[in-house]
Amino acid sequence: MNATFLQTPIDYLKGVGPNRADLLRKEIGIHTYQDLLHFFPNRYIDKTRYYKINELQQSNAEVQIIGKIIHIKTVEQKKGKRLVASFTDGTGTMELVWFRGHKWIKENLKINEPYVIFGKINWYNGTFSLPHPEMELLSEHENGLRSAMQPVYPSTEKLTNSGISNRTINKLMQQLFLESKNKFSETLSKNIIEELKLLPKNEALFNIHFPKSQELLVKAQYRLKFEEFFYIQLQLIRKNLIHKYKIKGYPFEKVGPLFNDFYKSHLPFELTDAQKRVIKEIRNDLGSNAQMNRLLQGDVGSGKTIVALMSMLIALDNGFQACLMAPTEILSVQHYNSLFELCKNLNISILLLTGSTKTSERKEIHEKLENGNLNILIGTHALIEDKVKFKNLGLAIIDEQHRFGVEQRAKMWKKNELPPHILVMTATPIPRTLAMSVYGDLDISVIDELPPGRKEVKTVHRYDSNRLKVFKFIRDEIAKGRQIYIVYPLIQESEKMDYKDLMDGYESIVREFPLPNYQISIVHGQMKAADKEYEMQRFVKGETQIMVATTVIEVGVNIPNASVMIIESAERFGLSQLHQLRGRVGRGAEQSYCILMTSFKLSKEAKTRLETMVRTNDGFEIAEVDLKLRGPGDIMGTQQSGVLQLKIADIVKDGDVLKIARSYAWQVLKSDPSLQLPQHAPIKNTYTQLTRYKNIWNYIS
Ligand SMILES: Nc1ncnc2c1ncn2[C@@H]1O[C@H](COP(=O)(O)OP(=O)(O)OP(=O)(O)O)[C@@H](O)[C@H]1O
Repeated sequence: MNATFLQTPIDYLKGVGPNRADLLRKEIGIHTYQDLLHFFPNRYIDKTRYYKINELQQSNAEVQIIGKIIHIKTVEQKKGKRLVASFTDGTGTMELVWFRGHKWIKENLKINEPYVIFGKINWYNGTFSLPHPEMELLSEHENGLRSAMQPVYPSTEKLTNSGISNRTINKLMQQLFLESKNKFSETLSKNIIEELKLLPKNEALFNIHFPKSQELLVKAQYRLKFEEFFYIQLQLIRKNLIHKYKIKGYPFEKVGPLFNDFYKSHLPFELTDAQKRVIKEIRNDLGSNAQMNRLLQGDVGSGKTIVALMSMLIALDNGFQACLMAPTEILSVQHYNSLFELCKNLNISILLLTGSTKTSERKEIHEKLENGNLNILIGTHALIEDKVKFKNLGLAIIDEQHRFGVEQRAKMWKKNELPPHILVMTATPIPRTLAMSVYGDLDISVIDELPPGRKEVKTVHRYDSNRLKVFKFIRDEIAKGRQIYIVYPLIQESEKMDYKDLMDGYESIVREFPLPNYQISIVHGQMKAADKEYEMQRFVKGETQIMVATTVIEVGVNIPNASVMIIESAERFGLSQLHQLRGRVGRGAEQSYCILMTSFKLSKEAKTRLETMVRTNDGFEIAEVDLKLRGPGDIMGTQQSGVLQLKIADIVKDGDVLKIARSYAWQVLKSDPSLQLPQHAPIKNTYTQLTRYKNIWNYIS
């Protein structure tokens, strides 16, 4: 089809007047023929069946009936006027009712002419009635382009009264297909269509709007979903390949004495297979000429720290420096301590830089960094300040990336002549399908195995009325020498109610667990950093047994002796947050517990969240449920990506199609990176269009 036809403004289509054109633009975003063509139905109704009035049985059924209007009257009521038509098909009589648009309807309805009516029936006042029916003269109905599966277009239901009914869209679509003669260009190459037995583009577009059968509808949907994913993946993979091709990195050719010595003599435990695999992936990246840009996903406690260290050792072995940046002071201190401990037998220098580093120490760090006497620097975003200059930074590791913006990641790049290799670590599992779409431009490594011997955190759900039993449990655990977290929701630090809940909770805990037998810490977002740190340290050192806190302790805190996590008002937390919080316990050898406290009032979704937490400890399974409950929109990082603009495919339900589309996109680009081969001409053409227009469906059919 030629481009000008599809880009014709919608005003020019027969049947679209200026008013309708305005509505189509404003309400549905249809500006051109192309927009209309790609306005896909969101469901289909089976219209093969015609009902008789004497067969009607229950309210809310969607029915289609052939009959005649025998009489129309206006009924005045307190609430307003109604227009009521008696409609009969010889087996009985029912009422058609309109609450608005009376004048137009009265003038246009034909008495005693056969109509096909469709809609949802009600049982009202001893008879069936059908408010605001869709209706069409039987003669027109028989002539129209129609199919058994009748499409229902999104958002037309609420627009019916303004003149854009589903039937209007259907008619306009018929007109569009008539004018186009259904000659839309093919957008996939022949071999893909043949191998996957896809419908050709023409047939897919026709059947999505006018399905000839259920089978063809499914095929049409599959073809268009495939295509949507295929082109998004093609874009992402291409970006990634161009990056690899263009952005040179320092090749770390050797694995030298530090890495080998550590691996042979100083590993505190045997690596899991997943850790080994991931280290190998990172080694391969570092050894190539391209800059590494890798995302390391690993569930809470899966052992990312040692992977980070071993990657840094490779940088050091090749004469480079490395750094690790974490989002909070607490976390960077923790990383520093564990890395320092792991490296104590290696001859390397490692220091910590945060907001609270003293000026004199800071000066020393700056000097050592610049003259190369410092090998590894750990810290908060103090690391990306311009003052911090490295002699030769070879690898930057960023922990918990969603707390840092893309810009901060980019700042790291500028610390050298060539950008350092970047490893981003996250403990928030992202479902594979989503990761493929959102982080398609990063390579992804996954630690999908926990270290051996790790006990699952036993998780239970308790109502507030069981609080006394929970208190007893806390006392018993403390008597065994364990420590307890009690977490309150504080989603917005400014929410006064939350703050009050936290303080009330704290006071009741203090009453229940009095001095001198019990010591309690409290940490929340409104405290000064130094006070927070002080309270945290008391808990770390075991001076306090209970830590009352808000979600500030959500990520990364590692206190192996803390074995009970109590989450108050658990129904108010999202699933991934609950999982992160639970990840704070179960880090030592003891059996750990997570108690989810709630009131009796629970929404269906909250129940699903709680049940999921009780059922499984697997972060990826939890992430899948979370994606199903919330959709991709709320999950970190998805806002800027193309996944939300999907018109027909569904990232949650169509994961299988996505995988196939991704593998085909790979195959095509591997064999033909710049899409020069003649068989890829339709793909090249479409790809060029879509990169120009930015939106996946704005390319030419
Ligand atoms: N292969 C292993 N065998 C035994 N223990 C391990 C292994 N790998 C890591 N550990 C231990 O497991 C604990 C968790 O590891 P680590 O702190 O690296 O997890 P993480 O992935 O950073 O988790 P989080 O994101 O929750 O901080 C540590 O105490 C670590 O020493």
